Amino acid sequence: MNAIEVSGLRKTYQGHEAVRGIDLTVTRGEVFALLGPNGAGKTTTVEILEGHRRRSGGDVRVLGDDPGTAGRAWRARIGVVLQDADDAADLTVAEMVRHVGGFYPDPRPADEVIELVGLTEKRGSKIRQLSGGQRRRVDVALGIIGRPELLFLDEPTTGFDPAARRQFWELIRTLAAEGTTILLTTHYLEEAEALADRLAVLAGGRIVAEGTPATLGGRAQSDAVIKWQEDGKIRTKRATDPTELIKQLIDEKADLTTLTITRPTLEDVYLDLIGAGR
Ligand SMILES: Nc1ncnc2c1ncn2[C@@H]1O[C@H](COP(=O)(O)OP(=O)(O)OP(=O)(O)O)[C@@H](O)[C@H]1O
Repeated sequence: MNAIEVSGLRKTYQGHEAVRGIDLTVTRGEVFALLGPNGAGKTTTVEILEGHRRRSGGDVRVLGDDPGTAGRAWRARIGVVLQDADDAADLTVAEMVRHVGGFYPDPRPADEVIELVGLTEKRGSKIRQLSGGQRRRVDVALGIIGRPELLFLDEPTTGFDPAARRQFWELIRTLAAEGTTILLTTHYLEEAEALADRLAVLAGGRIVAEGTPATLGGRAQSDAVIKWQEDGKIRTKRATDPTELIKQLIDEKADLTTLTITRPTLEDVYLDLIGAGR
């Protein structure tokens, strides 16, 4: 069974069509990233899948149920990290994590979750005294405490420093290895590339491309740029398959110590797809 099945999803806000007929399938165990510019409809889509927002049309199945009508037992099987979670509570990190764990039938131990999100040193601190990035880690802790089968992460690493982001990526890989299905939205292309098995780009309420990080938007077929040095000068050539050129360079005994072969980054492909390309 698929974790998420969406067909013809629509959402209209007071006459404004924010989501215009989305079809989407996320298989169990997959890490799926939803990309797109501000206002593309990502949060709207995710909130409908979480059962936090009503849809205007289309069919949605999440873990086999319709999130618009699913009950508490279904809710206990999903984990949610909202974009604008307000957890400026007067509780400490440990109190908050334990408190929320109490809502689930089989929560992870609070200390284990606090360790997983890297907040052990702050476990006794009041949440409202934490930095923005540390609060975001509390949000992630609350999203995973119930051992969700499916985890929704809406821009989870906004405000994280680079080390915290890498640590978060490791956590996502650990959860994925345990079999958790993950749907994440992000504006960080390198995050999508590092984590996602598949991704979709949303623009103006429609999916404009879908694929793996390596193949999205024809990325794998695009020309490679080959650079090397010859007589102290940098030479540049383009080729779909660089094999022949490299063979030739080896035959010519060219100096290949500075050789690089690059293809467009995911960000290049993404910017082209949303019409903001170079
Ligand atoms: N509660 C609301 N009422 C009216 N319009 C809304 C509401 N929520 C979102 N919208 C509109 O719907 C569109 C999609 O918004 P959404 O938040 O889903 O985009 P997003 O892709 O998540 O953007 P971001 O990257 O900025 O988070 C936007 O034009 C937004 O103004």
